[in-house]
Amino acid sequence: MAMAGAEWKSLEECLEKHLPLPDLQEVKRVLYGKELRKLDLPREAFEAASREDFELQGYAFEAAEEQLRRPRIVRVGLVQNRTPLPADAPVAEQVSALHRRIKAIIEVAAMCGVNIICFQEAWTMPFAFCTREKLPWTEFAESAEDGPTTRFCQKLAKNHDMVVVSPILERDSEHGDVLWNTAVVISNSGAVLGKTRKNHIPRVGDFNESTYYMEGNLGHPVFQTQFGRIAVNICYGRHHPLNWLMYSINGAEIIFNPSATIGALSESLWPIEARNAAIANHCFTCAINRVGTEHFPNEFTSGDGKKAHQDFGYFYGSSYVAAPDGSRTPGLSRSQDGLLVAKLNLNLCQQVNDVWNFKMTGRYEMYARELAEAVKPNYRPTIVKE
Ligand SMILES: NC(=O)NCCC(=O)O
Repeated sequence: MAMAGAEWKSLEECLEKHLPLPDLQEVKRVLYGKELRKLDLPREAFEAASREDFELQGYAFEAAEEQLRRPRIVRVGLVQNRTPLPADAPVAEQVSALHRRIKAIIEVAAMCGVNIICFQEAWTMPFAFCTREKLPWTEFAESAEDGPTTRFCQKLAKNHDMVVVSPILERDSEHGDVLWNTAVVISNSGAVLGKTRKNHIPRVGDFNESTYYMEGNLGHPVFQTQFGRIAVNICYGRHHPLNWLMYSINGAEIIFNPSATIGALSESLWPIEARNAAIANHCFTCAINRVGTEHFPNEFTSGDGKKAHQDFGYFYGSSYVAAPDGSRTPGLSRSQDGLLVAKLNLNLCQQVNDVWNFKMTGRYEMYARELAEAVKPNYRPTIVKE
């Protein structure tokens, strides 16, 4: 089936162009849930975004007023971007160009009052894991604790009083130089709060990531920040409902999902999965995808008998935020770098929990018991036969 590239800007633009207003309102109600207010972001922020050639959108999720709790307001920023230099440019130049790009975007995020910002998966590099080649791609790996990218993000975090979630390719020199797909969480004080690793590694299509790193070994940590409790479910983890669940069980109020995924594989799943996780877990979710087509110097095959090629396919952007009540922002564009700012009231998590009670009705003990049996080698599925 044909798949649109950059020329098809977004589902939202298409609906707005073609639907008469009354139909558009109903379609939006069904597809996006409760209508969100557009955020009144500063004019200078829009000017800077336009000068730097990226899209800026802002939305507010409201919650009911409560008598005993004050609103718990936090602004999150989601960043999606192309790789500015070609994949065959020198490694250090590619990393510097990405640092410069993110610095320009985070400055606009600061103007918009963003408290927590998250970048896309493996943001300091092209998503080269399709190639199965080691060099030069493993050279992009850095220490999560004190690598150049973490030091760069620490400065940004401190300067802008912003929590920074920085997904990188990690080299852990304390443990045999092993590589991981990691997100570093940097506090707004500038200190490294901790790190979390991708728990589920894809073995689908050209996503040959298992050539480079193993499934994460850090479980489901949740980070207490000044602005709320956050977790990071990296890319392919979004297909695993139990992965979302465990972050939620550990108390996450916002779960970021930095991703790298292509239209031919996942575009129809994209609007559903993170949004469903927000609903099922009474939390906010933030789905982020990179943009564009990245060309690699050498051809590789997909093991499907088709011709060798030099790119992964089209990364379709479309980053969005979903709320526990099922409402969601429109997506950023499929074709342009962008910053999505969302103002959240974290009180909404408990309010929706009290209405729908998924935590109360969850039957976790029964699942835990049954799963503990199901993973045993001698397990026989419970099938009742005549
Ligand atoms: N980066 C990554 O895990 N991609 C896998 C494909 C997908 O999850 O859509």
